[in-house]
Amino acid sequence: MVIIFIFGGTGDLAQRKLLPALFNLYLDGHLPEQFYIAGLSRNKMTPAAYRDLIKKGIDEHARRNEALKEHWEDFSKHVDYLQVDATKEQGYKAMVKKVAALEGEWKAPATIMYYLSVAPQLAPTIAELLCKNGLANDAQRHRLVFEKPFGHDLQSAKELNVLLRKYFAEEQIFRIDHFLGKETVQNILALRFANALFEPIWNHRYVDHIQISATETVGVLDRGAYYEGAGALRDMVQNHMLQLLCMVAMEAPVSFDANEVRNKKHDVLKAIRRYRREEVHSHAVRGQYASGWVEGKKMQTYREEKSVDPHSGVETYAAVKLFVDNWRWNGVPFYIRTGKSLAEKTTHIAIQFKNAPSYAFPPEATDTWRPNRLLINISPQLDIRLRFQAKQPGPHMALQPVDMVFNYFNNTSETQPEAYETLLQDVIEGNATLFMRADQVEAAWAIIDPIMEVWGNKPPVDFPNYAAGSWGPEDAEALIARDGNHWATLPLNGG
Ligand SMILES: NC(=O)C1=CN([C@@H]2O[C@H](COP(=O)(O)OP(=O)(O)OC[C@H]3O[C@@H](n4cnc5c(N)ncnc54)[C@H](OP(=O)(O)O)[C@@H]3O)[C@@H](O)[C@H]2O)C=CC1
Ligand SMILES: O=C1O[C@H](COP(=O)(O)O)[C@@H](O)[C@H](O)[C@H]1O
Repeated sequence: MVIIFIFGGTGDLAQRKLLPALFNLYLDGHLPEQFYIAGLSRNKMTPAAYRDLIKKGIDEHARRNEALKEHWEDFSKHVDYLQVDATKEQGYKAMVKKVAALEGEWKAPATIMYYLSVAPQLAPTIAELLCKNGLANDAQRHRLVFEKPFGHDLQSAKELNVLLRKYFAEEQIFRIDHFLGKETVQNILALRFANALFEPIWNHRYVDHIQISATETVGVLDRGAYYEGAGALRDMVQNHMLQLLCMVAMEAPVSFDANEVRNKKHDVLKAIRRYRREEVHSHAVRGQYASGWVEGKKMQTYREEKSVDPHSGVETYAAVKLFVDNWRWNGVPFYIRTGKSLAEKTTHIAIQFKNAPSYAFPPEATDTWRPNRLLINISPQLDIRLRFQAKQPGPHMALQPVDMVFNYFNNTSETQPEAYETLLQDVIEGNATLFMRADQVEAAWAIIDPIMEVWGNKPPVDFPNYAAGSWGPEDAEALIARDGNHWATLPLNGG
């Protein structure tokens, strides 16, 4: 039995992601027989009007909306709307009544999820009012789901953690990082820890460097107001990209217990080198997009986007070179980059191995630069490619790089569950493995804070510094080229 209250149930996230994910969980039989979903917001609206609103979102965004006609009617009977101003006590009284009525009908206590799909400033008030109204006191059943951003720096994240923990125990708080719900991201654990093959070479002795890229073709779209207070470092690096780094760099957990996995990731975050102010410039690059062409479409400059300051100094691109100062990764650079309005949408991790030590082949046999690479494509491509040298067919000993490919789509006929499906199901089941613990969030901010501080103190003079449709600012190429490396820019073609 589960009750799901979505604060901000009429908002963008609820319509595009949460309700479509819940609908797909329902189609897959992953919701319990007795479930109740209520969208909450200040708007006056009938439950029927709310169902119409979310049906539109499901039609447009659900992974398998073709089943809609057949199943919508039953699913929608479980969906309700409550007019609740999250800052006023009155609405919480209505929630208490609703819970009592449902539990009376079901004749048992239910698991209750409070999904905070509202502006983060409302979170402390909601937590307090839930607690005050007896809606937060059962650590086994009452769960609070927190969306990003979790704070805007280390200090604010610490304060938020202290505040939330006045009302909810840590095991009741599920801090979402939607990247961790992606199938291809979870598969990193399977790849690394269910195979003996990679472990012996997964370290500084064999790995030359690691690249983690999350490049997007879209600009900030209509999220300019949010983005002006965030920028690429806060929006992507502090959370998603550092979490990807943890998945690649962590030691083997002894079990998949939530805290065991999170302890291992926390160890990685603690080992990442914190830069001194004077080191930031040589390890981090920022950029902001100018106008240009992306996929045949003219893009405007960031400063012309809706709700963006025409003189904005906010970065829409960030590249950072990090080191994990521990035994395994000693001296191995981790290059991270992310940006908007770039040439291609791709999220991938490239593990670049060192060259074979003695090269018996004549130099003319190959001109391939560092052939051994494991490319983990996270999205939109869902595959893993192991690149190695092979002999070109023919009379001479000439080499060519070839890829051995595992492709999710070739191996399953089913579409992959959306990240939010996995994560919502985990919250219902009380499994926090894929959620960020308080100490992880704080450790991640501690890495990012010095960079933000230096960037905040010295506004960029050269913005905008990359054209929409390019691969980002020239300095980002220089960052990696200084070490004799280059970004893996053509993952789709295996380049
Ligand atoms: N949209 C996205 O893709 C993503 C969003 N997020 C995070 O999710 C959260 C929600 O984002 P998003 O859906 O885009 O925001 P929207 O602005 O689209 O929606 C906000 C929702 O909150 C409701 N709301 C505002 N004030 C109150 C209040 N006092 N009481 C009750 N409800 C209220 C609004 O309804 P009303 O005004 O009628 O009350 C609306 O339903 C934010 O924290 C955002 O950072 C995170 C990742 C991605
Ligand atoms: O959290 C965010 O992620 C998206 C990118 O996510 P993806 O799953 O589409 O790769 C990004 O566009 C957005 O700015 C950021 O807030």
